[in-house]
Amino acid sequence: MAVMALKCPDIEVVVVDVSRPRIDAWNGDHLPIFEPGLAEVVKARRGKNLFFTADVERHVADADIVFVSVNTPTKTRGLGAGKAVDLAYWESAARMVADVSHSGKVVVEKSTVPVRTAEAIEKILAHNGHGVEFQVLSNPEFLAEGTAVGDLLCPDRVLIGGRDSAAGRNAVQTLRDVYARWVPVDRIITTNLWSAELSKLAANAFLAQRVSSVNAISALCEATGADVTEVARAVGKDPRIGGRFLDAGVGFGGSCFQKDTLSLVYACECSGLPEAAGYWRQVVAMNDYQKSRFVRRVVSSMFNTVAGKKVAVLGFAFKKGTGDTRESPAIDVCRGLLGERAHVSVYDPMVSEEQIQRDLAPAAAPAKARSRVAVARDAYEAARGAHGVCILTEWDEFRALDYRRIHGGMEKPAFVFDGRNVVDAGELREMGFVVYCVGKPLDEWLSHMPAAA
Ligand SMILES: NC(=O)c1ccc[n+]([C@@H]2O[C@H](COP(=O)([O-])OP(=O)(O)OC[C@H]3O[C@@H](n4cnc5c(N)ncnc54)[C@H](O)[C@@H]3O)[C@@H](O)[C@H]2O)c1
Ligand SMILES: O=c1ccn([C@@H]2O[C@H](COP(=O)(O)OP(=O)(O)O[C@H]3O[C@H](CO)[C@@H](O)[C@H](O)[C@H]3O)[C@@H](O)[C@H]2O)c(=O)[nH]1
Repeated sequence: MAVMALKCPDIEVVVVDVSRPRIDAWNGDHLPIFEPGLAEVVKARRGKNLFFTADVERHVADADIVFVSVNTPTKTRGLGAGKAVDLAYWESAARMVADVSHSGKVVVEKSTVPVRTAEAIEKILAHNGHGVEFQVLSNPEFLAEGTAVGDLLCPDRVLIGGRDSAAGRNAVQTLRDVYARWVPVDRIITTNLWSAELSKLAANAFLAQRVSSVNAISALCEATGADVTEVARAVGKDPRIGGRFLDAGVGFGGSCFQKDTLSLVYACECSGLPEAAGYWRQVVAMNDYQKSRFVRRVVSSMFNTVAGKKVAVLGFAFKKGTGDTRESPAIDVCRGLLGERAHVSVYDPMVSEEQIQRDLAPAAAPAKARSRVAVARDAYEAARGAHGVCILTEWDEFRALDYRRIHGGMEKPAFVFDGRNVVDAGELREMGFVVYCVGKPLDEWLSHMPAAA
C-alpha cells in the first residue's frame, strides 16, 4: 500500500488494522517490520496520501476499493487442522465490510486464500442488508520479503481475477487502471476469479518444490561426492529449468511456502485427488527431512552427543534481508539441538532477543529451555567457547567474518555446519575447522562418522 501511495499521489491510501500497537508503530519512527527501503517510501508519503489508523470501520465505510490483507494461517485445530487455511480473520473482515458499507465497493482479496474463497465472500457481502453492490476481485501478492519494495515497484506480473459480467469487468478495469500507473500493461494479467486464487497457491508450491528438489539432490550429493552447487549450475543452464531458486540449504522457511503448499494439499484432498495431494505433501515432507537431516549431521559429527555443549547459531531469520522468523528453519534446528540438551547461543543482526526466546520456548516448560538459550550481540560472542557453529541464515556479514578469530575462541575440534553454503570451506579447513556444507563433498572427518539414526 505504501508503494501504491508512492506511485499514485492522487489516490488516498488508508491502512487500517485492528492492532493498535502495530498502527502506532507504522506512525512512529520505528516501523513494526524491517524491510529494506520501506521506511523511505513510508516517510515519503505518510501524512500526504498514506495514513495508518486503527479506526477501521470509518475508513472502510469511506473507501471505494478495499484490499483485504488479513492473516490466513494454517488451522491448528478442527477440520483440516495442520493443512487447511483458517479463514476466520477473512470472514470477520468481510462481515465488517458488509456491516459498515453504505456505498458500493470493490473488495480485493490480497491475502492468499483457498480457491473459491471469493464465492463465500460474495455471499457474506450480498447479505449486508443495505442493498449495497460489491464486486470481489482476486489480486494475490507475489512480493518476497527482503526484496519487497523492488518487487512491488517492478513486479514480474500483477494478477487480477474477476467475474465475467459487466460489473465484474468494470471492477477489474478499475484495479487495472490503478496498477497501470507504474506497471507495464503487458505485465497485468486478468483471469477468472478461481484461476487467480489458485495461481497464487500454485506459484508458491512450484517455488517450494524447486527448493525441495535441490535439497533432495543435496542429500545424494553428500552420499556420492557430487557438489550440489555444481549440479544446480549445470541443471539451471537449461533455459527450460532456469538457474534461480536452486540454492540448497537447511530448508525453506517463511510464513508462505509451507502454509500455501499444505493449503493446496487440502484442496486436492477435498476435491477427491489423493495422488495430487500426496505429490504436494512430499514437498513439505522433504523440507522437514532436510531440517532434521541437518540436526542429525551436527550431532553425529560431534561424537553423537551435544549434551552440555555450546553450539553457536548464526542467523535466525528465515532468509536474509528480514527480521521475520515465521517458520524459520533455525527454529526447528535449535529445537532439535535443545532436544539433545545442547546450549545454543544465537546471533541474528535483525531478530530481537525477545523474539528468539519466544520462538524457542516450549509451551510446557518455558523457563527450563530459556536457561539453555542465550542471545549474543555478535557472531564472535556467540561462538566464544562453542564446540560448533551452525550458519542458518545467509546474511552477507557471515561471509566476511574473521573465522581465524572465531576458531581461536572455540573448543577443539571446532566445527562449522554451514546450512546456507556461505563460507569458503577450503579456507576454513586450512584454519583447522571441521566443515560441513549442505550438499558438498564431505570432510574426511564427517564421512567416517556414522550418521545418527
Ligand atoms: N508476508 C508476505 O510476504 C506475504 C506475501 C504475499 C502474500 N501474503 C499473504 O498476505 C496475508 C497477510 O500476510 P502478513 O504476513 O502480512 O500477515 P500478518 O499476520 O503480518 O498481518 C496481518 C494483519 O492483519 C490484521 N488483521 C487481522 N484481522 C483484521 C481485521 N478484521 N481488520 C483489520 N485488520 C486485521 C492483523 O492485526 C495483522 O496486523 C496472508 O494471507 C499471506 O499469505 C503475505
Ligand atoms: O534457492 C532457494 C531459494 C529460497 N530458499 C528459501 O526459501 C524460503 C523462502 O524464500 P523466498 O521465496 O525468497 O521468500 P518469501 O518472502 O517467503 O517469498 C515467497 O512467499 C511469498 C508469500 O506468498 C511470495 O509472495 C513470494 O513470491 C515467494 O517467493 C527462505 O527460507 C529461503 O531461504 C532456499 O532455501 N533456496
